[in-house]
Amino acid sequence: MKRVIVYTDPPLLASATAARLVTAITDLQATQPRVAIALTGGRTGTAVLEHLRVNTAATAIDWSTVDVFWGDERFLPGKHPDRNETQARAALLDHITIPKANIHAIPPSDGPFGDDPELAAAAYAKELFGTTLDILLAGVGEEGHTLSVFPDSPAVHEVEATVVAVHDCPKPPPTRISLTLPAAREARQVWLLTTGAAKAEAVTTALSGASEVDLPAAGARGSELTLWLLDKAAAGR
Ligand SMILES: O=C1O[C@H](COP(=O)(O)O)[C@@H](O)[C@H](O)[C@H]1O
Repeated sequence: MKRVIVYTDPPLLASATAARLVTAITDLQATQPRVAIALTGGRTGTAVLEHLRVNTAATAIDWSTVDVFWGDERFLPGKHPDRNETQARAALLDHITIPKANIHAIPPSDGPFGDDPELAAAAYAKELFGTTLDILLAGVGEEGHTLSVFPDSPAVHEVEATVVAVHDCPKPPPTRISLTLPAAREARQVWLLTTGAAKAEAVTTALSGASEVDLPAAGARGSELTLWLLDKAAAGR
């Protein structure tokens, strides 16, 4: 099932998505022992986490049974301010009571696998192995990328690996680690979040049946639900 939900502006989208996450996670916790979510970076994804931090209903989430993954990461040293992990920690994860072992960060370029993104990607594939993501949050770029899968790049043609190293990205930094689209489609729910008029062309093209090679966001679907969460400007076309 695919649904498109349009909010007036980015702050409303961020607060409503945080509230939606609270409901989704607590509903899942009522029926299953653990919940696995994957975070996204970028302005919209980080704003959602900031809203989750201050949402009083979020105190109902039992973080001890939530596993936190990422859909993609900028391959930079640990604690680098541009890492999606660093931003998610500052926005939310450093402010909640969650066991360290529940946070499954994508290895940094100065981590145990060194400055080798292929090794880091293989390690993350192992980390993810056996987990079905309940909710995968993903952003959308102006040129239609989602996760760190860019149009007509090697990553968009990947059909076997669940996680790949991505080189020469048009958006900095040039080296990233990303889930592939087939891996994204294993998630139960995929929530695509984006705001702003600059994203409107990509959104309308993705929703009009574009090929995922040309517009990777068109290929990010959940096995149960795909939610496009937009502001008016991103939905403007
Ligand atoms: O670089 C990235 O950007 C996208 C979208 O970011 P936004 O600022 O346009 O919302 C994000 O989804 C991705 O995780 C991140 O690595």
